[in-house]
Amino acid sequence: MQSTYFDIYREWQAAPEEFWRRQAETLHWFKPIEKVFDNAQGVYGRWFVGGETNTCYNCIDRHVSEGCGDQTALIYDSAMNGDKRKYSFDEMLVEVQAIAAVLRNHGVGKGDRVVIYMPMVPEAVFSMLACARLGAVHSVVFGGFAAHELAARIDDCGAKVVISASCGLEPGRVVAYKPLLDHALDIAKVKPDFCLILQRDELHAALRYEHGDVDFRQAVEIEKVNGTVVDCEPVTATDPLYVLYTSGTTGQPKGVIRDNGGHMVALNWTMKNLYGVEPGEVFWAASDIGWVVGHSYIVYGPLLAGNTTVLFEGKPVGTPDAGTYWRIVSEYDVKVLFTAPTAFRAIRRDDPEGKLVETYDLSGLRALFLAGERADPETLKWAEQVLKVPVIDHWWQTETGWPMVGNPVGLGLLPFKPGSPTQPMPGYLIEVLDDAGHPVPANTLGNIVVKLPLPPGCLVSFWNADERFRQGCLEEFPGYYKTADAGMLDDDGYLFVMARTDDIINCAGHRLSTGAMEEVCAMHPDVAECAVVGVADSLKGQIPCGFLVLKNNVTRDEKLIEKEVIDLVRNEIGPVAAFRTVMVVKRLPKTRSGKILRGTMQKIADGMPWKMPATIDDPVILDEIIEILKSKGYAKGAAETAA
Ligand SMILES: CCC(=O)SCCNC(=O)CCNC(=O)[C@H](O)C(C)(C)COP(=O)(O)OP(=O)(O)OC[C@H]1O[C@@H](n2cnc3c(N)ncnc32)[C@H](O)[C@@H]1OP(=O)(O)O
Repeated sequence: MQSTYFDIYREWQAAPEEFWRRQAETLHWFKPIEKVFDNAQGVYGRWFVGGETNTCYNCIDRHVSEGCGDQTALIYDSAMNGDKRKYSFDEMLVEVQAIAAVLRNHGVGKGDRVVIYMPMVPEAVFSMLACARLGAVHSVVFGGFAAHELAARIDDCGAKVVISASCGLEPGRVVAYKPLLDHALDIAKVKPDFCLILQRDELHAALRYEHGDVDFRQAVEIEKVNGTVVDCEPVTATDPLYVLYTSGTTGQPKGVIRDNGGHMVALNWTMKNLYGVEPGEVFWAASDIGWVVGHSYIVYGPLLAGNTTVLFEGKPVGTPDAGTYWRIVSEYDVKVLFTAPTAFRAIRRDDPEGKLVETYDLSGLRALFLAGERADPETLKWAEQVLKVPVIDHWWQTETGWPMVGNPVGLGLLPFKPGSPTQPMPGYLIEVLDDAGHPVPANTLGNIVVKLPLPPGCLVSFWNADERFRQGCLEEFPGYYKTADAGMLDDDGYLFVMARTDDIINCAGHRLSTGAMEEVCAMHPDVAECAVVGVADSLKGQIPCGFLVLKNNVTRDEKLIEKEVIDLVRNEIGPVAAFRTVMVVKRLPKTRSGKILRGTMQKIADGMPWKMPATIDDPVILDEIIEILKSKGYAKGAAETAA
């Protein structure tokens, strides 16, 4: 009889190391593991100590050596320019070795950091794998970030190389990447040795050969013609595979470190057990390689498990219509689709009755997984109605790298509860604690934490910042990892995730720091002080909303200043910040100790019930805020609900 979720979870709980040792045995190791978990190493311990492996080997060479070389590994489909390509594992091996050869020729080796700032093209995936092949550490930067954010990442990881492209393709515009990269390199303190630039047909970039630019295609083609072989470099399980930066509570992003061994073992487990896909089947994560979903479920997870992965360049709507996702699912016989709720809200807005769904054969699709932001029940219900497959919300973070809580298709679906991503996956013991660190009773709101040690595949630390990791994630609740999400567990152990406990907002599935936006707003010469809060948005879930207090002597047009601040955020952080709502106010509401009442402002803006904080310095300021919010279409009903 097949094991159920409860059997597997109990099995893990009874003998966690034995459980993970068995999972590790399904992958290839150059040197066996000496100790499954060593709590004396790293910040909270390390997995698979002494073992030597290579993630690229396990993603490609292993399948080739097992006779699956001609199976399709990657399907590329660009709804932006119509480009469609398929690569088998054999072909992928050629591409990856050629890029690895170019990197190696330029002195890149084990432990060197390579920043990848690329659009959704196969060469981006191959570049990630080429780094893994050499034991180099990649750091992918999302294309929607501007030069300043790119420079911060180049500096923080100490990049030896940047791999980029001439442009990205967004609806209605070609985004020139090269000027952004050049500007980033001009302001970065760290100067990489060279940049490998992929020229795309839509826009050719002017290469700065004197600064070490190398034409990607030309260099790679030479290695392909020469048939250069680059063997996989054995790395220890604990060596870093990648650094992925995520928003922190300040403008300085946190570099999440993922190791080689734990990462591949955990992701490989999820493909069959959680997502329910078998080797050879097509899995599509409609996200971007710049996010953790892209790392885990466009690149590494499916390839490790021998699935065919889909790399899609386009949007859920407008490229050309709300049927694009269904075209991809039917054209490539996608078995499981993973995307963010925002994508479905956009599709539903454009095709409310799901008419376009009916024009495609979606009979192969078995499940839809949603993550990245709260899945509102309305969207979930709609997706279920039109797709007629289970729609599964699941919950995880950039830090964890793979789902903490979900409903495991491969182990037999558990009953659904609306609003809950269901049960913890093996490896995660989830608890809810009050602010003093005591467990709260079932159905009581509190801080969601994970008992240490974190399972394989989770972050091992922040890049060059162990202390920041300890302080930010481990110190507040000793013995636990703090998720910074608030929620509750019900009597059946189902988790309900309600809100963030810090200043991170989730806009269209993108995790953004309002603190970072405030830092940029404050750079404007006319701004004395400011606050940015996330307000509810029917499409993107949340959008940032900025409140600006101008300096006393400023007489310039307020509208002009608002526009300048919007442009500043777009130029400093990038379009991904979706920073479009900003208002000049006379004063900001504060406590007597000077803390800005952001939470109260957010509740008022969203028209939620709110209470006058007992510690407020001047209650009249909230009336001023309500007035201006109302004039902009927010705070509907706010005054009526005031207590
Ligand atoms: C579970 C662990 C995690 O949470 S990992 C994170 C998971 N999140 C995701 O997968 C993200 C899901 N969201 C999306 O894929 C997109 O938001 C979707 C739904 C496709 C909508 O895209 P779009 O219409 O572009 O809206 P947006 O809010 O993402 O974009 C805002 C502005 O940024 C731009 N942008 C976006 N991507 C890029 C890019 N790669 N290069 C350059 N620019 C980019 C967009 O064009 C947009 O610009 P504009 O403001 O319209 O001028």
